[in-house]
Amino acid sequence: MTKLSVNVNKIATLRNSRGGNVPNLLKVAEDIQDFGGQGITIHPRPDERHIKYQDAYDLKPIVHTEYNIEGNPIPKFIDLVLEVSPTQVTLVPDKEDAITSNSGWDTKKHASFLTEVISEFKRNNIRTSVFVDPVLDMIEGAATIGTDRIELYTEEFALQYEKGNKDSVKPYVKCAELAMDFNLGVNAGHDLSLQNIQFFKESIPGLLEVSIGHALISESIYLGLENVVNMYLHKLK
Ligand SMILES: CC(=O)[C@@H](O)[C@H](O)COP(=O)(O)O
Ligand SMILES: NCC(=O)COP(=O)(O)O
Repeated sequence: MTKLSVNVNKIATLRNSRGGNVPNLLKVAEDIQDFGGQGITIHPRPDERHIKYQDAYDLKPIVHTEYNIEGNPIPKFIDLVLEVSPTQVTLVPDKEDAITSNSGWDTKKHASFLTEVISEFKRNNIRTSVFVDPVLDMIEGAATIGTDRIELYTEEFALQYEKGNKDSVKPYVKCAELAMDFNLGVNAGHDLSLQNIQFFKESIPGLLEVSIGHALISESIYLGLENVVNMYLHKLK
């Protein structure tokens, strides 16, 4: 079964735009889980442009499904994750000024750093995932650093799928197959949407989790959050 983890960054973006607490991030996270969402994902960035570090603490008692915290493992992020102790941490090599995540790890070049960070999270019983481009060499590298899972970075697939290029899923299929050969769990995320999710899910073997935020929250403006969550769940069946 592929779990739907809803990234609520953009709820925090809207909340922060007025400086108050509307929409209430905690209530939205509760409701998403009541609607059937199987996880909540946040990506606290160093500039706290949307998710604030305090949100990560506040969400902990609210998230009774799977709690996934994504980010670049700078010391402040590592300390936050160890204190909050989510279900899963997803390591993303984002630069501080990146407008959004735009690349996966070079798991070979950064193998010793990633191995050290991953072992600390695993010692604290936090499942680990590493954000990677759909490149076989990077899956091979991921197999050497002790991570539980990889997260396939799906922006290029989404871009090409929108242009009608369904063959763009092929590198992801090959990477998922290789990851499974290495006993790595397979997650995926970034720019997945109602338009592309069913084809992606049906193409990828062993897909354990998709984390979806920007499109899902945008689609909810027109279709309603409960309806959209259930549309994704239906497409992920
Ligand atoms: C790693 C990933 O793809 C998501 O966490 C994405 O980075 C969302 O971040 P923003 O909501 O800041 O675009
Ligand atoms: N890991 C991907 C994620 O959490 C959400 O990415 P997006 O759907 O906001 O592009």
